Amino acid sequence: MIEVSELRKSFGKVNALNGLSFVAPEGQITGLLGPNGAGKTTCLRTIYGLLKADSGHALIDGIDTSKQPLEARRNIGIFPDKFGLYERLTAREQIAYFAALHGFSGGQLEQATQTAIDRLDMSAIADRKAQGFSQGQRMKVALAQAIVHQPKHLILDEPSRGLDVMSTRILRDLLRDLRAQGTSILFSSHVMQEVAALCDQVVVIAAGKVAAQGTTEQLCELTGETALEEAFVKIIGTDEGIAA
Ligand SMILES: Nc1ncnc2c1ncn2[C@@H]1O[C@H](COP(=O)(O)OP(=O)(O)OP(=O)(O)O)[C@@H](O)[C@H]1O
Repeated sequence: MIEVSELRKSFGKVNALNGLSFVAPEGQITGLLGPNGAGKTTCLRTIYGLLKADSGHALIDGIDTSKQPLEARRNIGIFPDKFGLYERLTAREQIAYFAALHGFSGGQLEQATQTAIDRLDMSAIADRKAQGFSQGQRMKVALAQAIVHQPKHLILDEPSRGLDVMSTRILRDLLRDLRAQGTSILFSSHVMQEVAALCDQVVVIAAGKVAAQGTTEQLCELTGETALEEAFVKIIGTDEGIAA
């Protein structure tokens, strides 16, 4: 379970997180939906320990990510908003490198790397160097790095950016499979369709705090609307920064 409680974080005069609290349970896909600048990336970065909150807690299975970052990170896979690839390494080598960082070696490392390559249908590019990779191919390498150690929790910041239709389907199937295995998945998005198609629970955030929370149906019911997009607009009071 991923839990954030009363998180606050300011950058100078900007209050990016304003007492944010929610839970992403096991075996569920939780979508963080919010307009540009709502605090989604700041929240995810705080959970995976890249940022320190001014106050409040981010817990992974009860472990405080600011107090025990290594223990907390052991069980999470991270697909960050910005990632870099080593241009001279092949996709396979980059994925294997992450497996090694998680303690894999020898045949186990090779097997884990191959499994991630197969799951993301990337055998055609697995042994090519990253130099010249398209945005979508880069995304797949980063996704494979996030899942290579088969984490119990997966945190993804806008995972479908730059992916074509087929790759988006592969991503969705992967997330559904992981959910079925009991993984807690938390991802941020401002793409309505993606959130509506995938999420068991939607946490709408605006100005660094939860504006509403529930299933797509519950949010529609709450606002008297029939589509998530309309419900969202009603909840946050504007359609700025949202993609249908
Ligand atoms: N390192 C930083 N320095 C200064 N301000 C920051 C920093 N990181 C985030 N902010 C500010 O905090 C607020 C929340 O930003 P954040 O990136 O978390 O939003 P977001 O919901 O992920 O937005 P987007 O959908 O545009 O990616 C914004 O006003 C942003 O400008």
